Amino acid sequence: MARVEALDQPFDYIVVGGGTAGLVVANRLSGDRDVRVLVVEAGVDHSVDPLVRVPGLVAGLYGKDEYDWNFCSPPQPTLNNRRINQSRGKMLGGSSALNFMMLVYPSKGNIDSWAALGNAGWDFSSLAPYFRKFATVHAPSQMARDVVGLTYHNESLANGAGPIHVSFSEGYGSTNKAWMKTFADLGLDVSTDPREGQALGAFQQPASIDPATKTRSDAASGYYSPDVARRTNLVVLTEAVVSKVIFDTTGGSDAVATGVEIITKDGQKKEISARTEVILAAGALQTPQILELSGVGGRDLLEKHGIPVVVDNPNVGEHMQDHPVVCQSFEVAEGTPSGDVLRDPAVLKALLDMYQASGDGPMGQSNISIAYTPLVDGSGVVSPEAIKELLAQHECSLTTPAAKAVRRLLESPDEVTFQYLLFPSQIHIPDTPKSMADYILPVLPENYITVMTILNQPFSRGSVHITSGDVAAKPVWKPNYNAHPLDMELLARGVQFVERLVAPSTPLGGLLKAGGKRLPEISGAGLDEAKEIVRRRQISIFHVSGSCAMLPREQGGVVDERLRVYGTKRLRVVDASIFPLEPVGNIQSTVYAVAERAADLIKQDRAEV
Ligand SMILES: Cc1cc2nc3c(=O)[nH]c(=O)nc-3n(C[C@H](O)[C@H](O)[C@H](O)COP(=O)(O)OP(=O)(O)OC[C@H]3O[C@@H](n4cnc5c(N)ncnc54)[C@H](O)[C@@H]3O)c2cc1C
Repeated sequence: MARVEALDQPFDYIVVGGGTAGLVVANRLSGDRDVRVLVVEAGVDHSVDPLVRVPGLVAGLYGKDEYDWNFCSPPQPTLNNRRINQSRGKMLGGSSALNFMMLVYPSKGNIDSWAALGNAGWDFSSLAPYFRKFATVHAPSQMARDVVGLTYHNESLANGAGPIHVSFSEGYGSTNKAWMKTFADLGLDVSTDPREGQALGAFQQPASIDPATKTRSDAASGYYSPDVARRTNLVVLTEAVVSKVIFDTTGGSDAVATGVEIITKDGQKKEISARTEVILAAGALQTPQILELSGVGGRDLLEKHGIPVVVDNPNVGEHMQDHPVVCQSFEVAEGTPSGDVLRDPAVLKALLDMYQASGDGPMGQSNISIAYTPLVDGSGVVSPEAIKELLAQHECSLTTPAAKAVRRLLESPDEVTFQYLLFPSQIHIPDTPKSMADYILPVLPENYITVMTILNQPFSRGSVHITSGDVAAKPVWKPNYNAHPLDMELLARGVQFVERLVAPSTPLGGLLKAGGKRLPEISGAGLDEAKEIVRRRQISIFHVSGSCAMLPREQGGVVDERLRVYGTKRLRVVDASIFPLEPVGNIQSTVYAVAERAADLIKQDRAEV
């Protein structure tokens, strides 16, 4: 890793944050040996650390200061005033180095609405090549096909040769098989590859795991491989925090970004200049923080913290979105596999020994299964008339362009409203979690699986803002879950549908213990009970986005369709902050695709200068 002294030569580009998006951009820009690129990353390089590399050890990363920024929300009024944890990767590779590795693709209508919201060129077909570019997708084995089907897997789409390895597990078991059959029996059966942008039903998504080594494939291992690290025109400085962007405000109406101020591990402050651009990639909670600390944000807030106003744009840090997830755990019958067995140190040791000896076993795999559905409730798919009736009750609050876009998706019979996940162990939800680990470590003696209900496109919007002019003070993330009452209505209907999935007559229900325990203990068959389940059991699935949205400025935008920050020159944002609408499903694929496209936009603009 670079030393501070290596920073005295001028750089063309400074990338702020060596996370998921930041390393993609740094890699692609430094592919041109005449371009000097600096990455400044607050965290450490943990790229050979077993806790990061071994997929099954992920729980060991959460809440530890050297890996995780570990945000926590204020009490959420619609969730019984519980606080919600928001883990964020603090290391090279960012959140891709501590995520759950699910590799899921968004739907066509969802990405097309990005373009419809005023972002020319950001439709599904324009982004499709970038969804291929970042990944090398390995074909599923016959063993995987025998258990979970995968008849829809389209080999012709696996033509990318990208740095991120994407593979299917060899350890799918009876619960994954039952999951597929349960949805198929309810008429929700996938026939086309979800990567084509249209899939309703249960399917088996791959994971960002390298099948050759059975290790996590993240932005650090993929985009900052030893070959890339040897590039002399790429400097990566870790354990240094960017405290602000430096602007020249002496010219015309736009402030020109000329570099950044950093604070090194030993507290040294240093200014580094960028001849061409500064690219903010510090993630959806910290990119807005850096903008505000630099004087780009709402005037009142900046003045309150004594920060000179460079661009008055109160949209910075607003428009924040996240996927709410409701977690219901069900005790399994004897013989049904559950990750809860890992509570036994002897089992954990045996599995680690197996992994070390041969790479086999659950330590090198991700066995979560997924389903996409339209709006469903306890009776199955909700009819178009019933959807209209529900929306009509909230008509007066569906007036913004974003709300109208979400409404269109809800009303479309081909689009996704819910994502369901089959998670292999129990989820515990304390009122004030100390970290993400509190959610996933087994505390109860029985063995469980968890069905997760995720609302793909919430109407509610949250925010993230500084509370101090000091970069060391974490900004405050206010998700405002269910602030829009429709979200609670929708989530509760999604929870009602879970009763269909776990009924004793279904293949999945047949693997649960008859009369066994459930968390929470109440059934979600009735709408009121389902709402109570949301209040007790909704958390975040860690997909914060949209806090520096790519939208027309008068509609809440912070960046334009080339990701340039309004009111500035030579400053862009490239990370999940720019999403105008939350993608369907888990979002790392969209972060990679957006960053790949951003690198092309930056290169085009450079060529035109
Ligand atoms: C626990 C968890 C599980 C998840 N599971 C999945 C999953 O299974 N599948 C999926 O698709 N998605 C998943 N996600 C979401 C996905 O990983 C993230 O949305 C994505 O990685 C975010 O990428 P990013 O580039 O926007 O930010 P990040 O990858 O978080 O990068 C931001 C980087 O900026 C650095 N930084 C911040 N502030 C500063 C500063 N001032 N100076 C210098 N550096 C700074 C950070 O340390 C970090 O390295 C998960 C996320 C989490 C947290």
